[in-house]
Amino acid sequence: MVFQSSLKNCLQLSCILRTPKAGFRSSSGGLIIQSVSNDVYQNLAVEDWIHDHMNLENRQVLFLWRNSPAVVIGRHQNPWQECNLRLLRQKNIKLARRRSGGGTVYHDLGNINLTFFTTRKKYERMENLKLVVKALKALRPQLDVHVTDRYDILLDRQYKISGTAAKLGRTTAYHHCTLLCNADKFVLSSVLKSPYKGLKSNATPSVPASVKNLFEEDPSLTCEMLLDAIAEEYAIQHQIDHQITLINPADETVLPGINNKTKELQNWDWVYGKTPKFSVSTCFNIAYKDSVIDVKIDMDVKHGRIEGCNIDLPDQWLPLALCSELVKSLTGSKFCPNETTTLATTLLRVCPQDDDMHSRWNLLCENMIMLM
Ligand SMILES: Nc1ncnc2c1ncn2[C@@H]1O[C@H](COP(=O)(O)OC(=O)CCCC[C@@H]2CCSS2)[C@@H](O)[C@H]1O
Repeated sequence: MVFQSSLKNCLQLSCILRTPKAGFRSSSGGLIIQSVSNDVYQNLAVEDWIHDHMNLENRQVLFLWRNSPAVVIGRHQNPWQECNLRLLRQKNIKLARRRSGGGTVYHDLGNINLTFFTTRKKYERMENLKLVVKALKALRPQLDVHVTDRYDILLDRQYKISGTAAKLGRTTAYHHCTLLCNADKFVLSSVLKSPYKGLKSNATPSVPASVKNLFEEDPSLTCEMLLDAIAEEYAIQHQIDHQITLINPADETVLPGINNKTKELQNWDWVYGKTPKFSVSTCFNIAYKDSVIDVKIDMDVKHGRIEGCNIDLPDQWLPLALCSELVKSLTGSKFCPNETTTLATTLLRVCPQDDDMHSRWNLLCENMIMLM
């Protein structure tokens, strides 16, 4: 039953989307769509698709979506500076770079995302956020929620429950925001901590805040209730049916070209390679046999690739020639543990057949990889 109605709605949407200038009078004013996917890349691709293909002149669109665990960085941010990439890999949490600016947020199924699409002229973040606040108040009048001048929504005057970002195109625009209902706050705070100390960059830094889930204020609230309340308020304000059209972001028949957009968003060159140039200066100790040596590393990273590298360690510990080989092959390679592991393994073959040397080499490379 649910499947049938969603399919029907998608076909209807397809018709609307494919005839962008047709101006369907029946649904002019607004359209509410919800993704059936929890994949962050697919959902960000839907945003791109609507932004690139839909005529928003006579119809504004509200897109509702939720993701399985993911960290979403802003367009001009540095993931090494914003989060703990090793923890992300360990916990299987995806990392995505969105097209809009602003800071880094954590998503899971306890977090709702709302995207308000309009023409560039009608783009109005404050109005959208007031709509969300109104929906929350309609659901639970006792909630103390308000919008700040930086477009966060705060609960009880101090806890952030929603963060905002936006993308302004030539003719169309979108404003998207999060809403924390019941996200894992422990994971949120642990993944949004960078282990780096000596990282220098001009990338946009995030603005950390104390966050709270709406569920903590009222345990009877669920994401579904919040989504419904927001859709209801949007429908009232746009004088449209309170009907949510389900959309499958993998369906090329409805959204032609969407899968390429998804792939682009998953690509290393987009997620990491778009990072503004940065440098890392750090040191670590290697304990080997009875001694501990100090290693100092300096690296310049451009487009996510090592542009310059200096490894400073005692001469007698590793032959200078070997160290230069490492520097040489690191230069131009991705600042990424997988690539460095491959490179270190390849280089090991040119290393003298000496167990002691191999152990030292492995220790140095392991520590270098840990930095990435
Ligand atoms: N899910 C979520 N919601 C609200 N606030 C969060 C969330 N995750 C983390 N944070 C807090 O916000 C700051 C970063 O705040 P900052 O103001 O720097 O950045 C933002 O708010 C960006 C919002 C982007 C919204 C998009 C909508 C769809 S895709 S992502 C972070 O350090 C945490 O303290």
